[in-house]
Amino acid sequence: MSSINGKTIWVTGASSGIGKSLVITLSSYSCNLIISSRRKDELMKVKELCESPENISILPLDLKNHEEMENLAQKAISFYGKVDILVNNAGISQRSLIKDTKLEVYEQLMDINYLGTVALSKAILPHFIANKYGHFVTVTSLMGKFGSPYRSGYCGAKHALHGFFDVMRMEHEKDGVKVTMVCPGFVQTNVAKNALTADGSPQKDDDVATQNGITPELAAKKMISAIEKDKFEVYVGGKEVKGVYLKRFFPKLLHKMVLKSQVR
Ligand SMILES: NC(=O)c1ccc[n+]([C@@H]2O[C@H](COP(=O)([O-])OP(=O)(O)OC[C@H]3O[C@@H](n4cnc5c(N)ncnc54)[C@H](O)[C@@H]3O)[C@@H](O)[C@H]2O)c1
Repeated sequence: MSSINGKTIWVTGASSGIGKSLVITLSSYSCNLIISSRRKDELMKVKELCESPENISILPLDLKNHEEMENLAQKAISFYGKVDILVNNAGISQRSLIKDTKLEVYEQLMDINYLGTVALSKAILPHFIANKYGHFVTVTSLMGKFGSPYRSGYCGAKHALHGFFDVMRMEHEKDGVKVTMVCPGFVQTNVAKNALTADGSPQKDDDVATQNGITPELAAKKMISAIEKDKFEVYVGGKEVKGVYLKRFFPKLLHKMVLKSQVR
């Protein structure tokens, strides 16, 4: 029997891509789901696609609004009396060179990807501690493990999440709190289209590498398997995941390979 059964799982970024596939896949388990992102109408469409819509509650949130996270956490708990797993999946990417990128774009990437995730996680933490159980599942990226041009602010924010959640795991393991970091490579979603460019406007076009990535359905399955196994960290993608090991053992080789690959 899966450890997912009986759990209440709160998924952010549930309106599209990886989050949407995760919610649809999880809805075939015997669990309650709370689904969040900015647009309620998009979340309602996702709910309609799910196997057990009666077990799904919608809770719109914008990760930019850090001060709202405590109220939102209380609302999330009120739906089913508890939250067992928070999947911090919502995020936004970047496609612009450092020399061209406005500081405001870095602020936005940190506000959403890092501080928004930290604010939401801190808001649910007292509940996890009180319940002596809670699982943070945070979606970063392979860009949280090594860098690639055009993604300086995104890499910074995703690397920062690894630092924060390493400490979360150490400080709260004694309280029954678990942490799983999910690092996708290329997954076929709108992430490149939504990525911020030098002036903060979305790129709108897709990247070839993203188009050729794994499906969000496969990414969702691998995430669920990692959650069930209480993994500390999982790499989800194609051959690009080898970059993590190259970074550790042959950093100069990885540097040359990333530059040669000219991935945008
Ligand atoms: N697709 C990839 O190739 C890839 C690779 C590495 C990491 N990731 C990560 O996976 C996660 C999901 O991205 P995706 O690929 O499904 O892209 P996506 O653009 O399809 O989905 C992103 C989700 O985050 C939500 N979101 C964005 N800004 C938000 C905000 N301010 N407040 C609340 N929600 C917000 C969006 O509404 C959407 O639901 C992100 O954290 C992303 O960085 C994706």
